[in-house]
Amino acid sequence: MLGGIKLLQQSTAIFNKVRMASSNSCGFKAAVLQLTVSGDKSANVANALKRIQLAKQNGCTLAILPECFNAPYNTALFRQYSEVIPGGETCKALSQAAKSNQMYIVGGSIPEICDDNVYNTCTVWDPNGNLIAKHRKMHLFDINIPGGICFKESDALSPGNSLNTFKLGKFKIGLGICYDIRFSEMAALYRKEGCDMLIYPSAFNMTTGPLHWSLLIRARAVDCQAFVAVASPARITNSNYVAWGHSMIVDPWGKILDEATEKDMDLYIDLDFNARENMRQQIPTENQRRTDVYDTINVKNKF
Ligand SMILES: NC(=O)CC(=O)C(=O)O
Repeated sequence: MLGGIKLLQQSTAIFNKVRMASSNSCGFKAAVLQLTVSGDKSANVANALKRIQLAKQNGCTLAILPECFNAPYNTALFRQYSEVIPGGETCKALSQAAKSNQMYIVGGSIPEICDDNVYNTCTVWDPNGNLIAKHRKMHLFDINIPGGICFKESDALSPGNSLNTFKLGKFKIGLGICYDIRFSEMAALYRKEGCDMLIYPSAFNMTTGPLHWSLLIRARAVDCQAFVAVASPARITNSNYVAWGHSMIVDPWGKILDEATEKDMDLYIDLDFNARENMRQQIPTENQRRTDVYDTINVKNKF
């Protein structure tokens, strides 16, 4: 279960295929899909498949879906919508989409059932349709802001206990889900593991989104000197949980490369990983930590 890294190996042969499809050997083109999510699971999945295909037509190698893209973000409904991984209908559809479009897919998250526990889980698929990574939300979203929002994921969900990465060609990508982004320690561990990019399928809300969303994304990008991509559902104002939207990709300098509005829409962004190398050389904080005075990061459960 803690073998995240081991799960994630993929062959050079696969990358060669993808690299040919990409216009840029120093990176790849990523799609961030800000999808409308309804109570109709099959319709949600069908919509995701359509948008993945569109991303492929727009030259993307990687498609990133939002948190809880196949079900309402609602603690009372997680169990009802949950399915097994990888045998459930959503996983089968994502695997098939990855294969038929020859793409990597970070499958947002879905409610997963395993041994009667329900998790908020992200799956990652390679262009052969193989499951190459799985991340269960580690930090459950339990907050209470009077006059704002009260949400308690732990009423319905169990937390994951491992950090998880995967490789897209030579690039290493670390996974988190939404509330996980608030924990800089987790991102620091991904940095220590050499991640070039962090991806967080997410669904912030109308209380925390305005002040915290872009601040946290940019902070994680700058302190990890890595790209950070965050995919949200589109905002539906009459829904039980109103998502903030504003999916975005930020570069290692903290620059927002592209940002969605609150509406249903997709972003297609060319990522040039030379930007990361340049920053790391010019501001070499990685080698400047005063580990003689402090050591803030130690992983307890090996990846
Ligand atoms: N929904 C989440 O997991 C997190 C969130 O909305 C927040 O941190 O704010």
